[in-house]
Amino acid sequence: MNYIYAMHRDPNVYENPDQFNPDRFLPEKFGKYPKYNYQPFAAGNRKCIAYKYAMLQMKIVISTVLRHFKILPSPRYKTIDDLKYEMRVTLTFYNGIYVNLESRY
Ligand code: HEM
Repeated sequence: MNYIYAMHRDPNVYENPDQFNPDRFLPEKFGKYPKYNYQPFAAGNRKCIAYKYAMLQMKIVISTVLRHFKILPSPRYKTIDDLKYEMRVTLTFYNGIYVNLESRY
């Protein structure tokens, strides 16, 4: 199995890999990365069988939540370094992750 965490933080491929930068997924940028350097669902014959389902489900959940709530940072975390995570097959947060929700209505 590939070490996905290291692959996704390779500074030879991704500029400032630890920075949260959704723009790196814009089509004009994303197409320029080497084909197998982005593998959230692994790759090849043993790739996640549910990747399309997972992507669809995430879009539905996120768009449903965002229609009803603003997601705000929790005061529990002073800086992003207070969020402790570990790499299993995918990234996992110790003790979950807290946010504040503000109703849009
Ligand atoms: C964001 C959600 C998900 C991520 C990031 C993810 C990621 C992965 C990864 C990285 C692998 C390869 C593991 C390895 O090489 O040992 C994998 C395999 C697998 N995933 Fe997912 N997965 C997700 C959701 C799901 C869901 C929702 C299902 C089922 C409903 C699922 C079913 C499977 C199965 C059965 C395999 C094994 C495939 C095989 O070995 O041939 N995954 N997944």
